[in-house]
Amino acid sequence: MTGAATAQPVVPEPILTAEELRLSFGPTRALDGVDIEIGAGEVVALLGPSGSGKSTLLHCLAGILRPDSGRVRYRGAALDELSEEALGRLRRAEFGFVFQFGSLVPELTAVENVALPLRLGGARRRPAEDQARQWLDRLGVADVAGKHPGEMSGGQGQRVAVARALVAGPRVVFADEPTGALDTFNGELVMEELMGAVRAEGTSVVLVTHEMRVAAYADRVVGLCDGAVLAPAGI
Ligand SMILES: Nc1ncnc2c1ncn2[C@@H]1O[C@H](COP(=O)(O)OP(=O)(O)OP(=O)(O)O)[C@@H](O)[C@H]1O
Repeated sequence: MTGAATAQPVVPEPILTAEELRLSFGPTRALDGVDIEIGAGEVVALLGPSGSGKSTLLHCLAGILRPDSGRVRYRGAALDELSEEALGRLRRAEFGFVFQFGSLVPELTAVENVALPLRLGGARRRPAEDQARQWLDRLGVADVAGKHPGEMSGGQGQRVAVARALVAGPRVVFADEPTGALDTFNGELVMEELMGAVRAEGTSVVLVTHEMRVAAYADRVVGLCDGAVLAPAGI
């Protein structure tokens, strides 16, 4: 024992790691040997031009796409060793998703949409909807609880989608161009609400964007080009 103070680790413990990911669609090499680590509670932006492989990488990290080679590990478990059923369970219980166009179910009201992940996890309707209302309130869209997606603005719909992504307490949120369909004002509102909620919950985020001002919300920006990670820019 030296009694010396131990330095705090700068990089949070990884929750999600990918090694040497490769994936082609026919002749198109979408991922060309990607290594990446996402820390627990860390917000990482994948930034790059159209076609650079951002969405493909997000889908591989979330276990939606299987890479041709390489491996994704979530809390140490290799996703390629899980059955489709186990992977589906993991996605429902541990991951949340926000996509560019909200992907809310048009036939359901906002509160029913937000309650859906809890209902799929086996929760009863009343407590699930009570919890959903709390999240709608937190995201500043309690007033649209009884409305269907077609009756909401784009910004309201995205905030409902953020509430749905967070309601079941995921450890990782995957957000693919979450503000891509919004104007600057509404885009910033959605990002502020998303970041406020994930910071409070200690949730990790993988955020796909091609906009610098959206990437600026992240703790770390990973640049992608032609399916490969760019070396970090110097100071
Ligand atoms: N399902 C698919 N079938 C065929 N090619 C695909 C498919 N998905 C992606 N690609 C191709 O793989 C490459 C990477 O696509 P990806 O969508 O990951 O890029 P991206 O950086 O997310 O682009 P964008 O910002 O336009 O969404 C592109 O050349 C794209 O055309």
